[in-house]
Amino acid sequence: MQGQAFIPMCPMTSADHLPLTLPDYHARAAEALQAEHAAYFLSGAGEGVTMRSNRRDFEAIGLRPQVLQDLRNGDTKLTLFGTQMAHPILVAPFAYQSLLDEGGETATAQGATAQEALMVLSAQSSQPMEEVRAQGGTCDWFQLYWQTNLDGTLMLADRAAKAGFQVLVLTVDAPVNGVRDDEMRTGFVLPDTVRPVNLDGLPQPVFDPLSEDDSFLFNRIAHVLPRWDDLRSFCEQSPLPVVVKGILTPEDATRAVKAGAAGVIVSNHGARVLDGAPSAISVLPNIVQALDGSVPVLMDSGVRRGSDVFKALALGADAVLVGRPVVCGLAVAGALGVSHVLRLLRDELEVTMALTGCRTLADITPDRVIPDAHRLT
Ligand SMILES: Cc1cc2nc3c(=O)[nH]c(=O)nc-3n(C[C@H](O)[C@H](O)[C@H](O)COP(=O)(O)O)c2cc1C
Ligand SMILES: CC(C)CC(=O)C(=O)O
Repeated sequence: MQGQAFIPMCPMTSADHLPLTLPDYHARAAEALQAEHAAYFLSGAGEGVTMRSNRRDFEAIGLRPQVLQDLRNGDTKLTLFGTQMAHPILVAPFAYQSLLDEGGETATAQGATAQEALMVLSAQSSQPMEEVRAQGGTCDWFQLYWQTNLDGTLMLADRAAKAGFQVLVLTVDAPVNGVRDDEMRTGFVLPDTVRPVNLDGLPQPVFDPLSEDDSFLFNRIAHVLPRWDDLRSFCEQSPLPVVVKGILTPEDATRAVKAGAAGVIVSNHGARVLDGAPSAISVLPNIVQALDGSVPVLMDSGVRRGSDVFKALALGADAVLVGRPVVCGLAVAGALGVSHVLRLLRDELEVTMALTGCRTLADITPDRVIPDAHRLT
């Protein structure tokens, strides 16, 4: 290995109690978590068809090496919504983090901050948003669902703005829960000690007593589910820019931007909602093309390696979010684990950039990847 310049490995990797790779974190978390918690955090909807596509479609994309490029003064910096970021890897919003580590969302925020990774806090967090913000650091975006009506949703948004969050993420892909076979098999329920504390005092959905046909599952709640006009009103009245999360088609992406979205997140919710939905990476290029640079496009679902981050950027994403890798880091080693998995992803991205001859993110262009590597010789 003499003479080989390698990205400096982070000092934490020498701590022998920590897993060495992301797959090892996943294996350790799966082993350590109670079966019903593993089902909630790690599995997906139905039989896992979309879960498998999320990985398979990343794996099918090849990388085109490029040698002898000038790699001096490289970096992974970018600016999103006016904020300078050290790299394009964000922590995805995920609920009930105190089930994984007693430090909960605060521990995740500490780990993310150590790696200069922007964190999106879920409204369904197990700790109050103000408490997580009070740590300082990089937990700057807040994710919420529609809260029964516009007033309830704005109440939550205003509170987040007051707490100092800078961007809101409105998730639109889960008006009802997905069918999650593994959760049903293991009987996952929240314990009394963990609950979505931020939602206290907000309007709760009232089942429609006038609904004529109760035999059809969502008839009784459809009147409190958001529609396009609601998104438009929310974007107009929101105190902060609204990024819409959970978009999988160019039509919906275009419509979201017309309704006032400041950005979109191409996502299938980590394969947790509609089993059979396409992988996010497979639909990304068409959405990027349809939006034509009008707003930032982020993506998540299935990112497991730094090379996946690279592939998503090459196909037009401005940044990516990671869910399960952070789940596993938190479950295995709290804040340190979160920081370590993010560091591993950063290192892998930097290595991939070096080996494909990309000095900065701007160099990661579509010609650096082979969309369907199996078909090319
Ligand atoms: C346990 C768990 C809980 C989640 N909770 C939320 C949530 O509260 N709000 C939301 O928008 N997305 C939620 N997500 C989806 C993530 O934000 C993200 O879209 C997904 O995890 C990305 O896929 P990945 O896990 O393959 O990286 C959750 C994901 C997991 C695994
Ligand atoms: C509390 C849930 C709605 C959080 C979520 O989005 C999920 O479990 O995927």
